[in-house]
Amino acid sequence: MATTARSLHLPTPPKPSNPSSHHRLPVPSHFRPRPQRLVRRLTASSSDLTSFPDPAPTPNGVYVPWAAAHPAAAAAIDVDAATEAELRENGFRSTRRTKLVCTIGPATCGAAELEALAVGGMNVARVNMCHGDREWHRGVIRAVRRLNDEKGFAVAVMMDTEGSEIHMGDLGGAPSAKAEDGEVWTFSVRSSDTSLPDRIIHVNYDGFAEDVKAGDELFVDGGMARFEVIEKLGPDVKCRCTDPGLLLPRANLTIWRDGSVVRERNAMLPTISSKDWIDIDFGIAEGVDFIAVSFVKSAEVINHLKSYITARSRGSDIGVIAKIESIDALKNLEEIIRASDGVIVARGDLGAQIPLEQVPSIQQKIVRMCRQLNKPVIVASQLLESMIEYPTPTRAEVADVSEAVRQRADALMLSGESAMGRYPEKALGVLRSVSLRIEKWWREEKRHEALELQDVSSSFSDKISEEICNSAAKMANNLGVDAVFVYTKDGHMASLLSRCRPDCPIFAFTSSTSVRRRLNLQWGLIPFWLSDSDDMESNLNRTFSLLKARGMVQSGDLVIALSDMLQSIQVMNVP
Ligand SMILES: Nc1ncnc2c1ncn2[C@@H]1O[C@H](COP(=O)(O)OP(=O)(O)O)[C@@H](O)[C@H]1O
Ligand SMILES: C=C(OP(=O)(O)O)C(=O)O
Ligand SMILES: [K+]
Ligand SMILES: [Mg+2]
Repeated sequence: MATTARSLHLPTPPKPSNPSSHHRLPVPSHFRPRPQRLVRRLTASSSDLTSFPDPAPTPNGVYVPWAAAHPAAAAAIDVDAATEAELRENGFRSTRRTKLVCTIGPATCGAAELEALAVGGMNVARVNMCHGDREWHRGVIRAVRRLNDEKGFAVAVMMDTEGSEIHMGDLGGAPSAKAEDGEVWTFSVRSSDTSLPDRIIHVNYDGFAEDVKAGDELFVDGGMARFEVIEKLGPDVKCRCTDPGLLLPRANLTIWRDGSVVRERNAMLPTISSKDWIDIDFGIAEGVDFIAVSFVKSAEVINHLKSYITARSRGSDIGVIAKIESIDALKNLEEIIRASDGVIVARGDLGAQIPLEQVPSIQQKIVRMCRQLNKPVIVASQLLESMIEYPTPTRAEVADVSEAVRQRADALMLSGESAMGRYPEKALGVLRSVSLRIEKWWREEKRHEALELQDVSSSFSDKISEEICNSAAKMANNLGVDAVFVYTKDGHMASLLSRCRPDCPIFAFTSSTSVRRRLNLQWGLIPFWLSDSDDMESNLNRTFSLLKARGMVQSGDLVIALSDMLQSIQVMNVP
């Protein structure tokens, strides 16, 4: 999305950033090497844990991830290094429940910048196939994978398709172009040469010149700049600028006539273009965790893509996320959400198709419907738009982020703020601290929302899991337990628990690394990888020992434990 110039704000001079300072976790204030504790010898795999005391800070004061210091014990259980630091520092109650998605772009594609985002709490890295070439995307995806493997993170990767939207060309390489009031610009469907003369913009959609009429309005980026169509000359459409603004490369275009969007022909374009299919093949080959489909219009395309992935990816599971960003998607909202594995409220393009004042209520409706249907939901676009240029957010942006957290969306997303802004880490820091504060406020006020959860399961066995999760979440709140532990093969029971939005964090244990990464998108879940075992008793004993050894739980902590193998609920104190 384009960035607006802010005239009110006096920019604070940016502090010189010290790139080496944010690659390391700060040493928690209470961090002391603890005396070795005796761990009950419960199972063979936990028997050596007493020999793994907490690591001491190194002489230069940096925190060494536990897993790096103790590779042998780390082989039995694994949790994201950033979450582990948070748990050790603040305890269960104050872990962040709202997940954070960062769009990666030129400002954040380097290994050091990616690591700084992971340390700062990025749960999902998004690459937008509208921008950058395949080599660039491959480099980012592999860098995230390397970060996970080498530094103990579990950042999931989301690939976002370009979709068949109408957009401008890339301005012949210029970073932006300024359109002034009254200027005449030409929007042309002639095949673009790399360097176009001034005030000529290439349009990617061949039907464009046919579709527009003199008198139509042309919105760039949902109205960041506006033009009126004055004349058509074959492939060229002459337009006068009526609202000046900054044009960014590949900015989205919408045609308006008599107060509404002209979309009849655009609506005929396939949701997944041939370029998108090639990108999807690439995403499957690179093993991305999620594919987000732009400009979804119906459930059919989601179902089609899911069958395609199943046929192509041989077992590895990729979540299909529907982006709600058009009038057509709103018409078929429920069937789209039901078909998908998650949803993005893509307010950027949505706000270009419907009046802006309708976006907040639609956001709330989508967030609620996703919760009812047990699908993770991401609120996206312009959350901290001004931070593309400034190191602090506006009050209004903080209020917008707070509202999404208060609605209990699963995740918040940064776009330009992290892709090409000047302050990606600061923007992530704002999402993190606002989420924590609002979540705490919510719990203190004890505002257990009246939202009655409807039945979501189709089979009787699923129904049992659902009832168990609903009861466990209620018990967790009433008993004030420290955490719910859920042992889950496919993640389903963990997501049913997340749907209840309990007061305490949910520790989700799975032996699948891909399930673990996907659970990273869901509210309140702390996904752990735990080596496979079907025996609940041994799972519990192993987990307690391993987590105690890492200082993540303590004797006496009250825990509710669930398992999707046994469909059981147990309440217990950590021994
Ligand atoms: N891979 C990339 N390469 C270059 N620029 C990018 C990339 N990804 C994102 N950006 C920049 O960040 C901005 C915001 O990203 P995003 O919201 O994902 O895209 P868009 O603005 O096209 O909807 C883009 O307009 C673009 O300027
Ligand atoms: C998230 C969105 O999609 P994109 O950034 O790909 O346009 C949006 O339109 O809000
Ligand atoms: K996109
Ligand atoms: Mg969009």
